[in-house]
Amino acid sequence: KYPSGKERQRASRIPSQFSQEERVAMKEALKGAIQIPTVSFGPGEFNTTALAEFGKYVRKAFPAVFKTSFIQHEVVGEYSHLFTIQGSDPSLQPYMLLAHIDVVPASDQGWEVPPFSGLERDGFIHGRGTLDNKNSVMAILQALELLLVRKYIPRRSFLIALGHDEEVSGANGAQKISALLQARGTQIAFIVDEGGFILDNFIPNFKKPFAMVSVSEKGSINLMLQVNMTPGHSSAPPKETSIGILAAAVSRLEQTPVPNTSGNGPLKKLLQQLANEFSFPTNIVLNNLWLFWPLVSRLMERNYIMNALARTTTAITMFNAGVKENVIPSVAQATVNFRIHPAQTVQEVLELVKNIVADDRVQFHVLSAFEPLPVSPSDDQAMGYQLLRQTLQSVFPEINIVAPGTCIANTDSRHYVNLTTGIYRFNPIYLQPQDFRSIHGFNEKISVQAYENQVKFIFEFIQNADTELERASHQHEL
Ligand SMILES: CC/C=C\C/C=C\C/C=C\C/C=C\C/C=C\C/C=C\CCC(=O)O
Ligand SMILES: N[C@@H](Cc1ccccc1)C(=O)O
Ligand SMILES: [Zn+2]
Ligand SMILES: [Zn+2]
Repeated sequence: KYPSGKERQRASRIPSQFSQEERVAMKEALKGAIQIPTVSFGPGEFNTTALAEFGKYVRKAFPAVFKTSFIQHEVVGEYSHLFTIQGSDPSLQPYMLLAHIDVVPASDQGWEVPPFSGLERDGFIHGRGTLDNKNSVMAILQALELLLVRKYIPRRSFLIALGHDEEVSGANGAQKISALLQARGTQIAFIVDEGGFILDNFIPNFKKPFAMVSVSEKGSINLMLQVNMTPGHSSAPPKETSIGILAAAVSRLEQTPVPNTSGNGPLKKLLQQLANEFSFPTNIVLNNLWLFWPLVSRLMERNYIMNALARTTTAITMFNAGVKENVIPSVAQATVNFRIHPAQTVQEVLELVKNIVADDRVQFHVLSAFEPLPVSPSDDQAMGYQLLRQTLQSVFPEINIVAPGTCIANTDSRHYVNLTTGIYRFNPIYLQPQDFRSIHGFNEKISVQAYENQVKFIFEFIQNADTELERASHQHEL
């Protein structure tokens, strides 16, 4: 008898077991990637030598990916990479995996090991990009390479898009790839990008790690504040100077946070989902947020990460004024970066900010802005979300909470909103608060085990995406 879809699938399933040589090769490949300093310094300022070298490096590290006939490789915007893996069943809508090649700068100062050394120490690979985001770049290609070596033929087509300028907005990488795909009329079932983790020890009194799949992402405003006054001799200063006025304005902004809007965002849902995991009395409190929300949100604000999830944040990031010790400067400028909570809009935040500053002498210039990203579905029918859940179950059986959340930073995925309604930001990596601080900070590192698990996760994920039909029809039978 001809095997049913399910039996056929089981027979062709490739176990995610890697040989000793493969395991060594995969960690060495990551180390080599870390050693290439693909730094984005500022808008339009990249280490192009390193980016070019990185392109050569992946060709060497993943030969099967580059020579397989059903994989098309394209370089976009000079240094970004788009792979199209043609599945055997063209009736299935493709999905897309994202990661970025570039990293933020790092100097040796403050690091235990040089940030571009890729040194392995005590079971950890150290360096800039080990969590953000060369781990994902390499793990995606590595998982695909290992599947190809095992003669795996995907059924569902998928794309891999690796941007080279995510850290400076993605205008040359992700944005161009997205434009290319839109011009081709490509429809994407869902996208998986960075921006969520298995969170471990982030919530006080909550020891159980849980997977936070970010279904939205905060918006952003870069606002330049400027004060112009008449310049003059410092020997006879006026009562107020451009610097003084501007300093007072940014100080008011810092002292007066934009109101907490978390009552209307995914955070409340997340806490409700976690409620029964807490012991008394927190469980009672979280099960009755209609009553306790004011208390809970006040408590959350004390923690700077929770605060970032709860509201639009205000960060003063640049302050420039003055040219000489004895000259009263005419111009003072400051830049403030707001990260907008999904329940607010750019316009609302700008109104609030003008009211907080409340000084007509301060001019506002919006340098750049975008709205918070739409919330992707996380219900039973949401294929991308359910595939992540399913894969988590098999690779991390100890994790029994998967919850939708918000990414407090921004990712390349926001350039693809026209291609799909399902954008999921999640990397299958345990993250503790100190690891979170290492992202863009000092001593970024990943354990060899965690990296292997990430490869394993993607290896399983690709196969799960191919058996999604069986899973879905099986569900309907129940
Ligand atoms: C009730 C909620 C409980 C806990 C949530 C706590 C903390 C969440 C913290 C961090 C996770 C959120 C977003 C990840 C942020 C940054 C890293 C990911 C992408 C960064 C993008 C980039 O800079 O390249
Ligand atoms: N991903 C980085 C850089 C970035 C900022 C703003 C928009 C796009 C990208 C961040 O969130 O800080
Ligand atoms: Zn990143
Ligand atoms: Zn980053």
